[in-house]
Amino acid sequence: MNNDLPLTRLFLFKSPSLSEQMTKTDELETEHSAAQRNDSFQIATNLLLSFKYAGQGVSYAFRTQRNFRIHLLIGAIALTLSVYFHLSAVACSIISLTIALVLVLELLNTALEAVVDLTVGREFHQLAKITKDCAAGAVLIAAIAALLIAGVLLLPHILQRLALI
Ligand SMILES: Nc1ncnc2c1ncn2[C@@H]1O[C@H](COP(=O)(O)OP(=O)(O)OP(=O)(O)O)[C@@H](O)[C@H]1O
Repeated sequence: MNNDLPLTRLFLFKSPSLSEQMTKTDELETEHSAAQRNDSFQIATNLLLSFKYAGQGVSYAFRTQRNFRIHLLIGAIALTLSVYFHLSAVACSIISLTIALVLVLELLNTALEAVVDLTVGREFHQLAKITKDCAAGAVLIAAIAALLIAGVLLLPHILQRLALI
C-alpha cells in the first residue's frame, strides 16, 4: 500500500492535472471565492460574521447531506416525545446531547469529506478511503448510541401509552 501523499497535493489548492481541467466557470468561481476569503480575513473580528459563516456551514450540510437531514428529523421527533412524555430535565439533557453529538459528527464528516476531495480530487487513494470510512464510522457509532439512549429513556413511556405494559 502506498501511503505517501505527494506534498504538492497537500499544499496546493488543486493538483496541476485538475487545474488543467478547470472550466472558465470554475476559474471565475475560484476568483470569487478568493475575493470572499480576503474579505473574511479583513472582518475576522466581527463576531456576528463568524456566526454567519458557522450558519453557512450548517446550512450547507443541511442542503447537501441527506443523512444530516435524517438525523435532524429523528432528533426533532425524539425531543418532541421527550417533552410530550414529561421526561426529567436530566433525561431531556442526555437526549439533547446525544442528538447534538450525532449532528456535530455529521458536520465534521462533511468537512473531512471536503478536505479529502480537495486534496486528492477524484483519484482513488487508500488514505482518502480510510479518512472517509472512519469519519462515517464515527457518525454511525454516535447514531447507534443515540438510538439506544433514546430507546431506553422513551420506550417505556411509548409502550405504556400504547397500553402494552
Ligand atoms: N478519493 C477516494 N479514494 C478512495 N476511496 C474513496 C475516495 N472517495 C470516496 N471513497 C470511498 O467511497 C465511500 C463513499 O465516499 P463519498 O465521498 O461518496 O462519501 P459518502 O458515502 O457520500 O458519505 P456521506 O454519505 O457521509 O456523504 C467512502 O466511504 C470511501 O470508502
